[in-house]
Amino acid sequence: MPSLLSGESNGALREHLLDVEALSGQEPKIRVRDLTRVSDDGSLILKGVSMDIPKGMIVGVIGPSGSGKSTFLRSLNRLWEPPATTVFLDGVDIASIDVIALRRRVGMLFQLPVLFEGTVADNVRYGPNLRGHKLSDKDVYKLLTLADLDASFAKKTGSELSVGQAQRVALARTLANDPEVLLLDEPTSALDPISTENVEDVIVKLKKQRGITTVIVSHSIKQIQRVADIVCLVVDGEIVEVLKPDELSQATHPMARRFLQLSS
Ligand SMILES: Nc1ncnc2c1ncn2[C@@H]1O[C@H](COP(=O)(O)OP(=O)(O)OP(=O)(O)O)[C@@H](O)[C@H]1O
Repeated sequence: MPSLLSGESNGALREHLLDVEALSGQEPKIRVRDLTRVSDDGSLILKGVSMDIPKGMIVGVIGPSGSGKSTFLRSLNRLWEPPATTVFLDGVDIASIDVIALRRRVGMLFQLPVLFEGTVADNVRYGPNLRGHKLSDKDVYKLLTLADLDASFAKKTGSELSVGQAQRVALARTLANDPEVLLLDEPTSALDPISTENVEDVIVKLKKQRGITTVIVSHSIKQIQRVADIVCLVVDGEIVEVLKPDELSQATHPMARRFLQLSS
């Protein structure tokens, strides 16, 4: 049976491996194999990362600054183009999937939401419009509700929103594409605690109600413990441990342990 984490460089960590089929009873939604990224100056940003992301689960990614978390995340929807045969969605090499279609299936949110001109409703309709599908007002309200915003937001413009509200509009806009996977790159780091809680609630609700597979990069260990089913610890371009959120104190990698101790 496949394990969540594999690769020669992680051989010593196999005792920590969780099992995808035991966790989800299914093949992984995303499979990453030996993913390496070399920067322009020749340094290694990702060092042969291998990871299985189980379907319908929330995978937290934490680790020191500059360890490669965002690069890993961006490789999953080709914002950074991974080499062929390193990232697979439902078993299909993402290099062979049309990039627009891929990003519809694998939606992404960033630290700071960027809304397009026009109203909130215009933003939510954006993706479907590109495909010639006009969302009804009711559809828009449903998506806003899913993102924990009420219908009164539909007519507002970006300048009338707080960052937290704008982030939830960005989420509704992403959800309008009916994604199978959500990639969240520090989605609440610019938000206050209440907005953060709202977004976390939505992330968990999306998993429960829609079975969306989610990968979330965060600097907050507490956040990862609140939302994630499994946690990847990234150190210096490698996934050095994969643990359950309540097992983080059992991390054995020295840098990972130090990071966790200093961060908690
Ligand atoms: N386009 C690029 N060209 C060159 N180096 C890059 C590029 N993107 C990222 N890097 C480098 O790769 C390393 C990993 O960056 P990345 O943003 O993936 O780390 P991170 O763990 O997400 O960091 P942080 O927590 O600070 O956001 C860093 O040393 C960064 O400077």
